Amino acid sequence: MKYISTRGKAPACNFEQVLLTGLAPDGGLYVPESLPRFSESEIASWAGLPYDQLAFRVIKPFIDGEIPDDVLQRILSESYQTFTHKAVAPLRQLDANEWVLELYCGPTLAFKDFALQLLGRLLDYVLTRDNKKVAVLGATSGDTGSAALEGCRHCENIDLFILHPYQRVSEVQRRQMTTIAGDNVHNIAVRGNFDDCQRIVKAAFGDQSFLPSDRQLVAVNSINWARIMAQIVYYFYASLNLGGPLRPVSFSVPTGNFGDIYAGYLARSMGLPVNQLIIATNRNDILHRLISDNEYSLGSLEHTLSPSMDIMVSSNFERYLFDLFDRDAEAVTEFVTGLGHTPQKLKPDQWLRARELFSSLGVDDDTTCKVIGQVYADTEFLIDPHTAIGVHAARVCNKDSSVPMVTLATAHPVKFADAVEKAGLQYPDLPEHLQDLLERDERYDVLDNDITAVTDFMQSRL
Ligand SMILES: N[C@@H](CCOP(=O)(O)O)C(=O)O
Repeated sequence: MKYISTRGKAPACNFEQVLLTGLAPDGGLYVPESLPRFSESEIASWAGLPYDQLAFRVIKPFIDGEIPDDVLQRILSESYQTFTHKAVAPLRQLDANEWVLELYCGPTLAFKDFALQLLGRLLDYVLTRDNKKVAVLGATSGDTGSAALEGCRHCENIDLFILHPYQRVSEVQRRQMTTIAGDNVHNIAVRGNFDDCQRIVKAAFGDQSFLPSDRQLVAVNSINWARIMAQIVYYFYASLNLGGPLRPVSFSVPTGNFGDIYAGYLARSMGLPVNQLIIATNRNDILHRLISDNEYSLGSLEHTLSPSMDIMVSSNFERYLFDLFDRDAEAVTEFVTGLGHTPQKLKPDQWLRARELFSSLGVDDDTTCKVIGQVYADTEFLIDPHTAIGVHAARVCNKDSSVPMVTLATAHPVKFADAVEKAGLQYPDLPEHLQDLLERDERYDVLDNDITAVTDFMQSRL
């Protein structure tokens, strides 16, 4: 399996090479040169498999023998043993034909654990085998940070640098990162927003001259292909548990960096019958504006009750555009780099194709809280604000009520006290392993929103 850049000017790579990087050297994102495609009967034969064994079947073609099968199976089994629910990704029914897929049973209570428990172990395996050290760099709007630290901190060959927007993540999210001790763990609060953090990360990948000569940067964000690969699996899992592949399923996906819904798009392209894919956003609704009005323009990034989705520039949208533009790397480059200067528009036929595939909705904070309250009143099930946005979008955008609709429940409500309290509900207890989180010592540095401030800091710590 070869991986190519969406910008078309970087050499093709194999799996281990894309695992050990982030952006391609031309600034693009890596995608498989061609996708594996599974037949209906092959998918049907996976019904009833435990999560890790299903993951092995879905992921194997992307790794293409570069990691021996027995090692991959062991790594997958260890990755999902850390989850507290035996089903790993349990489905919960909200209404007739309406479900949520609980993706927050991992150690940091968010869907990011699905990929980062695996990514940390894959990196550990490859780096230990090759006796190589790397610097992991990531940007977080709240959930990726702790999941990356949790997934990678035991790896002796990794130094971890995580940027979060200063005072723009929830208290629980911040503490989940800043209370992790370890000489190789470095939390940086950037005086800016998530887009600033992500811009700094991408700039650092573009010029790594600040690193010691024996180091390279590795991404833990979904710009790293391995993140996306791992997230494809739970679409198959949910569908199989609802009677797929003979029965198509629709998904509503709370969307920030577009990695999660892009994984759903890939699952569909690999043969999974997916009826609708719904992009559910908060007030930072650039993707919803594109789908509904063909207007792709930056607005000001607002702080909302769903901070993990406070993102304007959704990195992975570029991967989808690469397909939408029939793999024309020049057109992709023009479109995504143009966004910084002027609003962009899709050509009419491209817009039509995007709208046929995706529905979308932008949801404000008041509605988010109302939905948290409504779902609790109807089912006694407390959902987090991101999931509430997904549930609302699922209900508004549903085109066929006979098709099961699954909202991805991306995080545990305990991470978002403000939203739960504004919904008028009681804040739940922290789970046992985080019981004393609010008393633990925190450690982080606050830096200016400036690439040199960050790279100087990294240089001094490496
Ligand atoms: N929503 C994320 C932002 C980063 O997205 P990623 O999927 O690219 O890691 C977060 O919570 O940190």
